[in-house]
Amino acid sequence: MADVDADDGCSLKNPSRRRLRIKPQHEAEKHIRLKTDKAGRGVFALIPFSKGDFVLEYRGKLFPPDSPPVIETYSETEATFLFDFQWKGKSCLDASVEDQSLGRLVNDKHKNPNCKILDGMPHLCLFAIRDIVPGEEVTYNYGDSDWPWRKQV
Ligand SMILES: C[S@@+](CC[C@H](N)C(=O)[O-])C[C@H]1O[C@@H](n2cnc3c(N)ncnc32)[C@H](O)[C@@H]1O
Repeated sequence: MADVDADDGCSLKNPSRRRLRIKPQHEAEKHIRLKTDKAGRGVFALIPFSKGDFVLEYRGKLFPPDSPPVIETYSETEATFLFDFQWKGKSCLDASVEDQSLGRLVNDKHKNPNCKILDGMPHLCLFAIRDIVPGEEVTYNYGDSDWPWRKQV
């Protein structure tokens, strides 16, 4: 159940820190207006990782350059799981199927992510680019596209 503030959206819980809480209804209206989703699920470290460690594989169905996926057959949400990368030219990995793997659930962090995806082979693997402590969200930079959530203040 959502936590609803009775005031105008600002709650002063601690005199030294003012936390702005957006009312759930206002937040819903914002996502409707911007046609965006909340981050949804994410992946959080249970164990520490050191810089350079292998963290996860972004698993899915491989589409080599000569047989790319037909983008029109994907919903908008499914299409966000298509990952173009370099292997024998421009290949694509389709992770749109819910298969219980974690790599497909890692969220984008444009600035200061803690992982990087290395390509150049028919598998996409996330490696830590700095130390990661337990409880920290695992993230990588999705690339330079104009992702809608990056526009949000
Ligand atoms: C590959 S999925 C990542 C897993 C996704 N969070 C989920 O629950 O299925 C990509 C989608 O996650 C969401 N997402 C990823 N990074 C985000 C971020 N930094 N802020 C908000 N949404 C994000 C967007 O909806 C995006 O289309």
